[in-house]
Amino acid sequence: MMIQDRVRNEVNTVLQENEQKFTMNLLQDLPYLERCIKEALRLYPSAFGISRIAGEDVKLQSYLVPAGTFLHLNIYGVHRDPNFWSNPEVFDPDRFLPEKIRHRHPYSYLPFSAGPRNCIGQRFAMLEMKAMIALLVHNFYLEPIDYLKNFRPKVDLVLRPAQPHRVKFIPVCKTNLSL
Ligand code: HEM
Repeated sequence: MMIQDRVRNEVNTVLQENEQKFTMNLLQDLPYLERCIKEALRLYPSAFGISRIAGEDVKLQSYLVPAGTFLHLNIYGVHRDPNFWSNPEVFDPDRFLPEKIRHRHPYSYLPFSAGPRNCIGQRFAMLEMKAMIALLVHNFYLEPIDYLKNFRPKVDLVLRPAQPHRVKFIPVCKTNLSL
């Protein structure tokens, strides 16, 4: 089954079982959609890099990073590093199955950064993305107009498409089977 159909099935099942309405709890419980969003944030992390200044001397393997050094952390690069991700260019939501993430390096996936200054909005952001995508996928079939092979990311304050990336929204015809 196509990834999009699987998301739609998951969303439709939850809606059917809950009088066609989402609540915060129900949105939190959409595991396949969640894996898709996580995989999208792996390949296209909006915060593609972060910066720090070393507060003290740090030894990194054979390197000494002196206090005061500006450090730019390439999150985009880490998310596509074949040392951490097999076939890194392939979109595979099942990389985020619990049994797959168990043995992963804790800092190999950093869409919301890590440590004491990580994103305080990450749970809210996940909820917002789920709320929007769940209802879009419930009501529309999404078809590409522009294809991913031609997609070029642009480095701005956040990662953006260099050109508009167009998608066709085809309304889902809903037949009311109880009629
Ligand atoms: C997909 C959406 C989002 C992504 C990818 C994202 C990513 C990040 C990242 C990577 C950082 C760390 C920056 C750094 O270490 O230099 C950060 C920090 C932060 N984010 Fe988000 N964020 C998102 C949504 C949100 C939302 C919705 C809010 C607020 C409701 C938010 C509030 C913050 C705040 C306040 C910080 C600074 C935390 C600190 O410095 O202690 N973010 N975010």
